[in-house]
Amino acid sequence: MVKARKNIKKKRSVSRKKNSHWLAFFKSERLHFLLGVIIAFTGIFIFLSMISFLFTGAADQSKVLNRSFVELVNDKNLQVENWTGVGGAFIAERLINGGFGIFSILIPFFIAYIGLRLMKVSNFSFFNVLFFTALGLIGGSIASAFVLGKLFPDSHINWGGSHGVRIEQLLESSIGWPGVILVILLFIIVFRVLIRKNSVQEIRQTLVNDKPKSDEAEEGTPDEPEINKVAEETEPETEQKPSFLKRLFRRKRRSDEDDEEERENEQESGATDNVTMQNRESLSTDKNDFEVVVPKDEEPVIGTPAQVFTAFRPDTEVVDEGRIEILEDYDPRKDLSAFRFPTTDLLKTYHTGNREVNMQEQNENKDKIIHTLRNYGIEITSIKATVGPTVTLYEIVPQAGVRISRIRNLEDDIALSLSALGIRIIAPMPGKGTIGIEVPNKDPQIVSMHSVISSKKFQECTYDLPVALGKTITNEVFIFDLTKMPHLLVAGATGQGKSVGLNAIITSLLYKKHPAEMKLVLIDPKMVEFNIYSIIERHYLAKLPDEEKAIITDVTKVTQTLNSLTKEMDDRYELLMRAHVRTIKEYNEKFVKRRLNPNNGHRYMPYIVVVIDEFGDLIMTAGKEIEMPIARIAQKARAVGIHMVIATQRPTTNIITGTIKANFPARMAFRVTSQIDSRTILDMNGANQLTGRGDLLFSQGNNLIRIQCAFVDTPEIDEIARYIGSQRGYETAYALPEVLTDEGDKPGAVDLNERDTLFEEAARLIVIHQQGSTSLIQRKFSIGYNRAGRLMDQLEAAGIVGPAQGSKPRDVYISDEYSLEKLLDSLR
Ligand SMILES: Nc1ncnc2c1ncn2[C@@H]1O[C@H](COP(=O)(O)OP(=O)(O)OP(=O)(O)O)[C@@H](O)[C@H]1O
Repeated sequence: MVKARKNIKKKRSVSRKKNSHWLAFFKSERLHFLLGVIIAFTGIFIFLSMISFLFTGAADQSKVLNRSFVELVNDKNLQVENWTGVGGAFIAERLINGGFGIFSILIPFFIAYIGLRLMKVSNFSFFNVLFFTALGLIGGSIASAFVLGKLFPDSHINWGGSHGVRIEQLLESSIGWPGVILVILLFIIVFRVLIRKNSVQEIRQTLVNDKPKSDEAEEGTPDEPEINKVAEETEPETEQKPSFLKRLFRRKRRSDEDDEEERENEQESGATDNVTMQNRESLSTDKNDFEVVVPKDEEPVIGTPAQVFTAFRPDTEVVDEGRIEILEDYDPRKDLSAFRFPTTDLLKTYHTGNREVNMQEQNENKDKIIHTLRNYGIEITSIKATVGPTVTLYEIVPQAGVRISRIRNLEDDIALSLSALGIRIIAPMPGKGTIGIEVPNKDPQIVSMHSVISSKKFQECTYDLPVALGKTITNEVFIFDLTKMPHLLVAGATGQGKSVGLNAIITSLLYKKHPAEMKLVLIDPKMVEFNIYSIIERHYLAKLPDEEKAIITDVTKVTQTLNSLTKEMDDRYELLMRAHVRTIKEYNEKFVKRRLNPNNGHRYMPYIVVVIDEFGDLIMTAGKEIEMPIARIAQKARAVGIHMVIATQRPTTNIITGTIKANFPARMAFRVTSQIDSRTILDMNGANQLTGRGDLLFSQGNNLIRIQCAFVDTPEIDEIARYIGSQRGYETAYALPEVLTDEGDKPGAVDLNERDTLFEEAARLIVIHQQGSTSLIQRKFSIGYNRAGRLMDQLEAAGIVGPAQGSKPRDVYISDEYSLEKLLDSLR
């Protein structure tokens, strides 16, 4: 019994083993390969039969027509002319005349493709090939029936095949011959647009310029002579994407075994005669997998920002003092409703037209990268180049099993072999599964401020404080919202583009923000950088009351200004708290909706952007006095709309201290001289490998992006400043709150003998309204904040109002006009 069971088990396991053998055989690569060969040969056979049909079809037609294949084969006396015998004559006749006409030639190609795919020598998408074959068969047969059928009606070839003729007749009877032409054109356009990435632009260009553009190179077949291939490589357009057929026959990179076979194929194709094995490998790898992408420049918006931005809401009625009359929303721009934003033509365009790509340079670099890696035993499976304005990014995919750290360690060797500065290796590229090698272009392009400001992306951007910094490596305009940073630390060795970068930030803001919505505090210990902006003082600048110049150059004034900014921050927080909101945005929205009473101290709050150049200098001279307010502002000011951009030449740890660093998550690093500096600013290497002249790394948290900073020159800024400065501005610069210091600012220090001419009227106003509000005085007498503030101090010194209480109105000590007149008499 037991023995019988054992026997059954044994039999079962034997049959299982046999089954698994069969299964393995059906799944085996060898079977697939052989099947592929058979199918590919079938395709070739059909192709030959069709070619032969073109010449011998006339003689064979009567013999094969209306007879089945079996009949034909059994007819011993039948003699056909077709090179591929009765079978070929039959198939060709059915496919061409009975099918899709001469476009049936696509069918053997499709069959051969299936064979190649099974053999794993083509990795082109099956559905793409099927789709394009079907499209070609349908469209081509209709077109040939219409054109060739009419031109050569007596031929033995049914040009459009039964399919083409029938559809063409149907179309012609229903939409006429012009309709048929349009349908054919439609097919051609659909085919072209689907098959080529850039065809939409090319068709547009053809329609606009009517410049004939040679497309021959694009349609190159694998049989083209080598010389044409070389020509293709030097033609940037053609390199952007390999042709359909090329990709169709592209080899699939597989296991080592397959690779070996592929190399042999390549050798046989004779593409690279007379080169060493090593070279041949590299070239073969490159030929198939080197894709050069030249991202297009972004579309500029037609029309200037002035046209885009100066649509204002209708005027609102003035609100009476003491009560809110809700009529229409408050318009912060109303005071300068005629203000016109600078136009883009004030900026220079540093280049016109499309960028030329030096394909020779690209190919050389690619070859050098491949060779260098190979010298260290690293093979790659593909390489792709993206050409940016100043840097080209080569993305490589190493063969399985290669350690990323090995490539990372070769940074210097690759730099040496390319004899270029500024090589950076990004291993791995975040989210891409490739390794990036950034190589500076020999002929870097200037990214003009004009190109970024006029880009659609910037023009249509709705950020609160939009900054168009430049262009990324993929030629995209890089824009960020300063309110989201919320502060920015800029570093870079001398002459690497910091000042240009700061000017690019300021210029972007000037192009997008109305003077009512944004104020700048410019701190410039070098005294020369920001002087150019002094002309826009009454529009955009903020300064301490009684200060003559709005551009702050003196270290003691810097401390005062920063303290004043912290006071402004506290005042704003107080207002936010009283308005029961959390951010400046919510606050301003509420104010605009007139849900906050200006008589209670509420006011529209513009964003304040503090730009400090040479922050290092300030820290060296004033130390903690500067660091403390900066740290306070950096920690807290985000919600109340105060944002800082600080720049330093010396990114050392005694300047960029832990406190500063912790509060400036967004960093912008131009080229620095050492790795240590790079680590201080970015917490990683990289900034020491930049090329200078506006080449920068932008980091926000873990994200590091290489950007070519937009270039804006002094004459351009001068033009913009003059354009703004020549327009009507506010009476004074935006006044920052006064900060009480030990001397001078106490009420006792106010000299009542030198009272303001408006003193008595202001006193009456305050007593009548019983409201010690500086903004009330400001509005009633249409005077600036400074003068109103001074008046208030004098009223305090005269005992009419109490001391300042943050942003709350002061207490009024005199309750009626009679008492006030008595007091005023005593002062006269
Ligand atoms: N984005 C840019 N594109 C092209 N060239 C630039 C760019 N930025 C700077 N340059 C070139 O570099 C020069 C120096 O730039 P910049 O004055 O901004 O340097 P810096 O870092 O501010 O130097 P310093 O700290 O000494 O003031 C410019 O005059 C200009 O020629």
